[in-house]
Amino acid sequence: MIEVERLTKRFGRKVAVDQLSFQVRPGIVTGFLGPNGAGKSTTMRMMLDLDNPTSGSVRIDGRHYRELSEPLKYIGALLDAKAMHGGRSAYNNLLCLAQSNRIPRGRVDEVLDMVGLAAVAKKKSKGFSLGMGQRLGIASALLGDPEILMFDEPVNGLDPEGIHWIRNLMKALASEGRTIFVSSHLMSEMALTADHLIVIGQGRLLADTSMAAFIQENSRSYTRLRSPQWERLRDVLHQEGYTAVETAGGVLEIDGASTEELGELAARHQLVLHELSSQRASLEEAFMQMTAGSVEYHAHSERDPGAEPPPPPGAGWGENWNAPGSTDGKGA
Ligand SMILES: Nc1ncnc2c1ncn2[C@@H]1O[C@H](COP(=O)(O)OP(=O)(O)OP(=O)(O)O)[C@@H](O)[C@H]1O
Repeated sequence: MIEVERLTKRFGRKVAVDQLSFQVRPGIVTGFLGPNGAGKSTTMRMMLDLDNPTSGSVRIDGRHYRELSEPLKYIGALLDAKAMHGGRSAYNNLLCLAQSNRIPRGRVDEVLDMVGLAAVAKKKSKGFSLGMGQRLGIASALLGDPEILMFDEPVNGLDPEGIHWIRNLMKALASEGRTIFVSSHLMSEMALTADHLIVIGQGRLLADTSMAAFIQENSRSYTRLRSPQWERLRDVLHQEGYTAVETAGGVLEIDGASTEELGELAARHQLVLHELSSQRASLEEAFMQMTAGSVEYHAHSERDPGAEPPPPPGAGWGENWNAPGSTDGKGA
């Protein structure tokens, strides 16, 4: 368990992390999300005692990092894959870490094998590709067989097989009861990996919730119906009290109704359906919606230099976008 309490970090006048409080629980993968510059790396660095907080605290299983006598046995981290000594071999990089934490030499071979670097163990790490460096960083995090693991952008530079491997590794480590805390900008990957999310923007906590609840609360979900008899279907829906939004190609969108009830309704009226599907926003869409007001760095299209600033959080679909019977026709 990691407990972050009112953690604050100022760099001069810049408040990078602002009164942040949350807990990272064991047995699940907790994703750490935020736009560029939100304060994720700074928070992770303070969790590992690599930066001093301006105020607030971080507890690792009830203790401050400095109180852990052999920290790698409690918490392993991949923060900066390039932090390894480039002139040393992968094996020697890990051996130095192992020796300073009284970890048996045999564990070095074990973790090199786990991350798939056994064949290049004796090669200098400065010749490693981005993906190999990332694997070496992961090996160093696993070295002490810790109960808590933190990964900052772990899939950076990994090929699809590597991404699949790290996803399964994190899930397997969580299922063993370990605490897994991971940041990533790759939303599709995060959606497949994390059970719980901590979302920050401009150093402040925006959400601390399950993946399912986050998507549900920050996006619109509706049922999509496509029918060659769509005009009749629309009238039937209206008669039965549903609000159907018409979109191109005879597609109807209905908020607040299940696929089961709409399918049965169509059957009762002997209407042909070519599509009956539940539409739910992706994590990426929900994330963009939630963080719209706290993105610091915006790209501006050259063709549209006077683009409107982003809407504040929650303003993207209008106030009542998720109210039952909404006639808002925008897709999620
Ligand atoms: N050593 C430093 N000195 C001054 N400002 C810093 C320093 N480190 C970070 N910052 C600032 O603090 C803010 C948070 O940075 P941080 O790297 O923690 O964000 P992040 O969420 O990890 O971003 P990214 O997703 O781009 O990696 C940024 O505005 C950054 O410029």
